Amino acid sequence: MQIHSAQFEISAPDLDSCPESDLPEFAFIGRSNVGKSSLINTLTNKHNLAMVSAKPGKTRLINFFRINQKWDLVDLPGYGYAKASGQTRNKFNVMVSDYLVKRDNLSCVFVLIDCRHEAQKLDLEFTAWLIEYQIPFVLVFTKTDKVKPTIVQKHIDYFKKAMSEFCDGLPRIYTCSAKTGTGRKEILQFIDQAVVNFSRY
Ligand SMILES: Nc1nc2c(ncn2[C@@H]2O[C@H](COP(=O)(O)OP(=O)(O)OP(=O)(O)O)[C@@H](O)[C@H]2O)c(=O)[nH]1
Ligand SMILES: [Mg+2]
Repeated sequence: MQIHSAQFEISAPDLDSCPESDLPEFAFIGRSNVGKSSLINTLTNKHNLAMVSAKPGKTRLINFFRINQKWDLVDLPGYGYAKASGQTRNKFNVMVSDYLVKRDNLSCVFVLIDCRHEAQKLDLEFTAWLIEYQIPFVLVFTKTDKVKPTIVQKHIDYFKKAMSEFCDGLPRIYTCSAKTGTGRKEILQFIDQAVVNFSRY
């Protein structure tokens, strides 16, 4: 799929402030610093579209980006940001879970996982929560440029094994690197198909 246009639309502090829309939406979630904003920039080929930072906790709001005038990418704050106070963390959790559970035009959630680590409890718990709420999602293992392919595969296998204990069947799995562009084509292909399916209903 070609990206003809990608524009920042709006930042929302909660679900009620999200723009009304019946276009399909694709939201990016995962631990702080996993590379959500970077992946949005890679997919759109616009390197300053979403704000990226080496310090975790950069994205604080629900950020909407309109793509090709036809669908939206949504950049969410990360979970598991250790430095956030309990109150701030709770506010984020409510904001994000409200959005994920109640947003009618949410087509699919991309759950980003850092490929350098073995399956982590927080990521597994989050996927279990998505399954419980029947929210469609795929997994994306990020930062593949940082480790050898055999390590990436080992960590994907661990994650799949851990998920199979609470999940029948497994989600689609992608790998990506915002540095080399690996995975961009495959993820855009998936979105393209999801946009077609979305408009059929
Ligand atoms: N080498 C490498 N670095 C990456 C990749 N993706 C992201 N980074 C770096 O990781 C850091 C965090 O990236 P962000 O895209 O801001 O991460 P985020 O998940 O949006 O973080 P929060 O908004 O804080 O939750 C930045 O320093 C990026 O340059 C990747 O694929 N490869
Ligand atoms: Mg971010």
